[in-house]
Amino acid sequence: MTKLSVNVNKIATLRNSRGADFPNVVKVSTDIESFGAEGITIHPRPDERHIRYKDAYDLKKIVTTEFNIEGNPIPKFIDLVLATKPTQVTLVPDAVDAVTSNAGWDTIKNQDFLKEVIAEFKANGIRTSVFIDTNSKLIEAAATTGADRIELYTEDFATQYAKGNFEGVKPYTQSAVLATELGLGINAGHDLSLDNIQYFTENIPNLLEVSIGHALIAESLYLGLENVVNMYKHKLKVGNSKK
Ligand SMILES: CC(=O)[C@@H](O)[C@H](O)COP(=O)(O)O
Ligand SMILES: NCC(=O)COP(=O)(O)O
Repeated sequence: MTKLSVNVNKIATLRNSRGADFPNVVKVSTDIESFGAEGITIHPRPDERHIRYKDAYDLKKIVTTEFNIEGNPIPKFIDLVLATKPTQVTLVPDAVDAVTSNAGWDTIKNQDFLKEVIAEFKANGIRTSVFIDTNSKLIEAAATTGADRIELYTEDFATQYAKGNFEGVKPYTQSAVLATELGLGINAGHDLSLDNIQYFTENIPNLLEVSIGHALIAESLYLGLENVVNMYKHKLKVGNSKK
């Protein structure tokens, strides 16, 4: 069964927008786990614009499911991961100024570097995953880095699916078949949503985990809005009736 790991970056974005501690990332993560999620994902970025490095330490203390930290393995990220020892580290080659992750690794060019950092994480008992595009040569090279898993970068699938091009899943199916042959576990993420997740899952063999943040939080707002607007209306009515 594919595990759902909820990315809580957007909870931190909302928190940071007011400078206080609401919503509280730890409390929300605990609740997300109690609602049934099988993992919590964070992607601290060097400018700490959403998740702060301190959040990683706070979450490590309370996450009881799988804790997945994603990011570019620059020295301070490596130190953070080694200090917090999450269940899994997902290596993502994102530029410091990237708005969001926008490419997978060139596992051929970065083979030696990846081998080195992956060996260090594995020696510390941390499962490793490499964020990657659907390119067979790059997936073959991911296998020789020593990584336990790959995370398929699903933005292109999501874009094609939204346009009604359901064939867009094919390279992902082929990549999953190849990764399985190579002994790699398969994760996936980026722009997965309530619209596309079922179709993606149906078409990807051996899909171990999806990490979902942006759409899941946006969908939660939409699906909760009616309820919350009515709760405010009710409070206003009761407050006025007590004057
Ligand atoms: C690795 C990946 O796919 C990203 O989606 C990411 O983890 C989300 O990062 P942001 O929340 O900073 O866009
Ligand atoms: N690894 C992908 C992730 O954690 C969340 O990506 P998104 O759902 O915010 O696009």
